[in-house]
Amino acid sequence: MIEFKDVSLVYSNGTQGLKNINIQINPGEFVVVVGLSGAGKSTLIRSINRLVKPTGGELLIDNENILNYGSRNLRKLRTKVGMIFQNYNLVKRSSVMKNVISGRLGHTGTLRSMFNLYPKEDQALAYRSLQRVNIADKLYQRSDQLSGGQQQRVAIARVLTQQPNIILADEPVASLDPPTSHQVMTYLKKVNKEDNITTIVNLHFIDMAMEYADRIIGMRAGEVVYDGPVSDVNEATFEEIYGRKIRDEDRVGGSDDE
Ligand SMILES: Nc1ncnc2c1ncn2[C@@H]1O[C@H](COP(=O)(O)OP(=O)(O)OP(=O)(O)O)[C@@H](O)[C@H]1O
Repeated sequence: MIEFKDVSLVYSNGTQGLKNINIQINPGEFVVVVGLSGAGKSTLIRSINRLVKPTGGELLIDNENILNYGSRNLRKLRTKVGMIFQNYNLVKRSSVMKNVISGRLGHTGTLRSMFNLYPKEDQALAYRSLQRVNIADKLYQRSDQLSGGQQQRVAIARVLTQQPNIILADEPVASLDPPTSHQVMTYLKKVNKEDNITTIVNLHFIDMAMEYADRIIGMRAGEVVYDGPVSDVNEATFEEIYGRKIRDEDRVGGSDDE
């Protein structure tokens, strides 16, 4: 379980990224965080793996306050929390397999991984992860030779290989076209349900949020201004969260056939 207890974050330039956040995220939930640019979505999810450090309150993961963590505990935390980024964050010149097996880095240690001395079972796990996102045929390809959607699937496979309890996805489809966006979200949802991995995704498209979330958290100016099951959410909810009328650009568009 993830618990934010009165969490605030003030950046060094004085910007308040988070203001008195009080939320609880249960194991296995698929939460979508929505809000306009600058609302604090990235800051919220990056707190959970301490890519940014809140300046007030307590952030508990499985009853431990991660704000007290030193470097050894942080390393352990980051093996449990996988991250997906908008720009995929793959090592471009490396093969798909090398990228995916690097998900074991936190478990294997840097020295062994430098010499590609991953145990056989890690290699098998990496291959299975690629199969799960339907891209095992690209195993030996250089990752920068893949399309954006394929690269994001490789990033999902890398996270799966890490065997995390939590996946954080920071605008995972912001660089993708509508059909590919739906495909990537479908894989994220699938692994969330199959492996019961708590998944927290930042999105700014309202149709995607409605289609894939179990629960929606709305943010504005560093505060949580909405929190509820997706079944309670409609366009008016988003207008409340955004503080303005919904526009065409707030939607990614329908899931076309591929
Ligand atoms: N490193 C930083 N230093 C100072 N201010 C920051 C930093 N990172 C973010 N901010 C500010 O904190 C606020 C929240 O930013 P954040 O990136 O969390 O929002 P967001 O909702 O994820 O927006 P976007 O969708 O544009 O990424 C914004 O006002 C932003 O300018």
